[in-house]
Amino acid sequence: MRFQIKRDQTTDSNGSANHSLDSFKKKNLFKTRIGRYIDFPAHEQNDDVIAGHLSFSREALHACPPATGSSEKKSHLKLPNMDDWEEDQSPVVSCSSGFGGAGNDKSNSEGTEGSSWKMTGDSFRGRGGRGGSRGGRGGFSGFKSEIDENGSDGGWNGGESRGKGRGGFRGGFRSGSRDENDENGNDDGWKGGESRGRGRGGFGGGFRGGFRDGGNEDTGRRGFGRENNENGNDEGEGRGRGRGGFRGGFRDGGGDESGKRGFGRGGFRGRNEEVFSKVTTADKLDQEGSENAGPKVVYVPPPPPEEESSIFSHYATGINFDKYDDILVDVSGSNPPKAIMTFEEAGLCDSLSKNVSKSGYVKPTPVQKHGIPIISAGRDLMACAQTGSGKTAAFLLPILQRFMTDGVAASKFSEIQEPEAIIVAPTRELINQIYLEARKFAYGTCVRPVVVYGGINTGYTIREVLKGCNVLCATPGRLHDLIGRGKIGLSKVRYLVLDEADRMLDMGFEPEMRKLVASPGMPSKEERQTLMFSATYPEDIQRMAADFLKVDYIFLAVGVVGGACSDVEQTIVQVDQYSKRDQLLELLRATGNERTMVFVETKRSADFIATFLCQEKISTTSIHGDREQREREKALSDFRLGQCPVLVATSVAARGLDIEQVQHVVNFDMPSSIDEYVHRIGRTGRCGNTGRAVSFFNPESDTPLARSLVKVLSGAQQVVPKWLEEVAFSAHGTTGFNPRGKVFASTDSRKGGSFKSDEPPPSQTSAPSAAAAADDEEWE
Ligand SMILES: Nc1ncnc2c1ncn2[C@@H]1O[C@H](COP(=O)(O)OP(=O)(O)OP(=O)(O)O)[C@@H](O)[C@H]1O
Repeated sequence: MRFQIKRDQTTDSNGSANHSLDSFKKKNLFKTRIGRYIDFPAHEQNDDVIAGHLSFSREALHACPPATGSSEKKSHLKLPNMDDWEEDQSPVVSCSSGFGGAGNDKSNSEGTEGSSWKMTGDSFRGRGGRGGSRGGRGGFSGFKSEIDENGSDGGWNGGESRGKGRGGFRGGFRSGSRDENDENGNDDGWKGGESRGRGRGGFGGGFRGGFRDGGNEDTGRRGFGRENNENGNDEGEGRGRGRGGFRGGFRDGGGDESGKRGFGRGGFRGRNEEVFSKVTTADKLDQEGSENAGPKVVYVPPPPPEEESSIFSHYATGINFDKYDDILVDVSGSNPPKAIMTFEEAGLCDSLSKNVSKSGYVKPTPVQKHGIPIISAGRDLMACAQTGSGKTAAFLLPILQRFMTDGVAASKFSEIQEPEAIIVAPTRELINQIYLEARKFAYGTCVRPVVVYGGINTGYTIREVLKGCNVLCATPGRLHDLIGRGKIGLSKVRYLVLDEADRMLDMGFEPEMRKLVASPGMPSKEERQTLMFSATYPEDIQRMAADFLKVDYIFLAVGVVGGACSDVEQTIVQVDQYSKRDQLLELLRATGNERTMVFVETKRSADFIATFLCQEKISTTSIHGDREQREREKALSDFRLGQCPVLVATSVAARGLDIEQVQHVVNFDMPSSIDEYVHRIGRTGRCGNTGRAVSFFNPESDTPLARSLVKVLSGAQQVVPKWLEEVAFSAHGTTGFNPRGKVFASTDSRKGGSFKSDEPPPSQTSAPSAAAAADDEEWE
């Protein structure tokens, strides 16, 4: 089965989705990698949305290799109303709309009957070139595929093109792959080719890549390895000569049962997406950091708001805000400073006080009451407080106050910036949110916060940093990149903040955090203040966190560490895998226009569910790691503004995001860890407001979570269904339950921890973890 794209028509006259076979050819229909057709409602018909739903980039939408038969066979997800349709066997796919440029395609596209796809569009216009695109020669070359459906020895030999000229996508694409071991054991694939291009502006150079898929359906073993890359991106000024371009390689044949895989950026990912690779640190840096790591990232985010009303816009605290005062607080560590009861006691300067009240803050939350004086006293802090209870202000306000008291260098241009505070968080959207909070509280002061994260244009990012930077909000990959480029110096760092600290110190990010504190110039832990915040803290992570903190750090726990927010009404529904979609539909129909986040475990599921809901006329958008940053931000903004009241998300949106009026969270798939569950449902019921969370529990796959779930439910005074107790009870001793498994403490781990979670250790939850790993590359 080949991947096929049909998009030679725009919307039909009434603009509505029409599922009849007759209209088939008149519609924008897209065949997914699992071989089903998806159509999109009129309002969804644009490249960004469609590409996002289909799990690959806009570029990939137009330049996508064939789908493998294997993934088609594996799929159990079926799109609605599609089964009646004939599979379209038409071999040639055309794209009459091209891809933005005005040049002529003079490439030597070739189509082989029965097995090829070709693009007859105009040339690909690169962005950033001076004077725009001028009909360059070359354009996007076609492909010739020799793959056949029986998986016999073949290959995919791309056409070759060379181009000269200005702007546009020059050079060519010649590609092929080698699939060493397909489902049938045949050897076929597509092999890398080469391209050459020259030109100024735009995307100069070409792509040289190879794809190697040696996966094995049964074991799920595979891997992607970046083979190489060469210079060629003219990032930054949007002008330059590209030679060579991108040379990458995909290797899907990792043969590592433990799930270790690498991932090369761009292109087609191969099959078995659910058990997709975990990104290595080096790969992540390559992806995020290197200018040479693939097609240039041109996205520049919209500027942050300038009007006061937007900067300080906020939502009201809820009816349960005052109940925060009843939550038990545990402060441990020597000589903890006394808590404050009001913001006045925080001793904030005029500007900060004004900004606090313009933000609608009347009285501090418990984590602020305790956290602010601890930080102001110069102590290191590990703080744990429930989701949505104001942890961000708890660290921002005392840091900014210290800067106002002691003075910081006013922002001025310099080729190297030396921030006094560095805040790191695991996702791009979260770090951006923290930056906006910092900017809000620093409003009218000389303190300049800056944000840096992956997925946006590096040249733009660097220019923003060089204008001046006192507080640097960063995701780890981009932070290391800027340090490596010599744009960020660490010697003046006084504060290092890890938000979502348990996530920043778990396997995925720990090496990056260790590298950061060991970076040249970074003050030792004795010389800086290190602050950690989260709603969850597994005890092993707490112990490791101590490496980053002074010996006498203070541990602050508001409520039960790892406990769910009690303002969220939690319902667990027993389901089987195949009834989930109907149940979701029923639920969303009942909730009307309530803003709802639907969490799924894989990016592919996110695409499917979002598409499914769109087809059911529920205005839905999605966010996950395969969407381009521009698309991710657009999705979030559409959701925030209520234009799309339903957001389907992977774990990328589970932590930290503070979105007004999210009344409802649905766990369409249960997460693989209880901490993840706590963060997900914490997207609702924030700041004293109430919310609801409905979770679909499939005993076949979710049993390992049952005991922890029971504990979290009862800890938050929720009804525990009888059947769940039974599942949890029977899980004991039968599913490899291990009482010495992963632990979370109700208190400071230095006291030895006081209650243990019954969540099995990671090795025993390997099945769901594999799926979770599929989304790992979307962190940062
Ligand atoms: N003292 C306060 N008074 C009123 N609103 C507040 C106060 N403190 C924080 N808020 C608001 O509460 C909301 C949640 O705060 P924040 O995002 O800092 O929570 P959090 O504890 O970091 O949550 P998460 O664990 O999900 O990251 C934000 O909209 C914030 O502006």
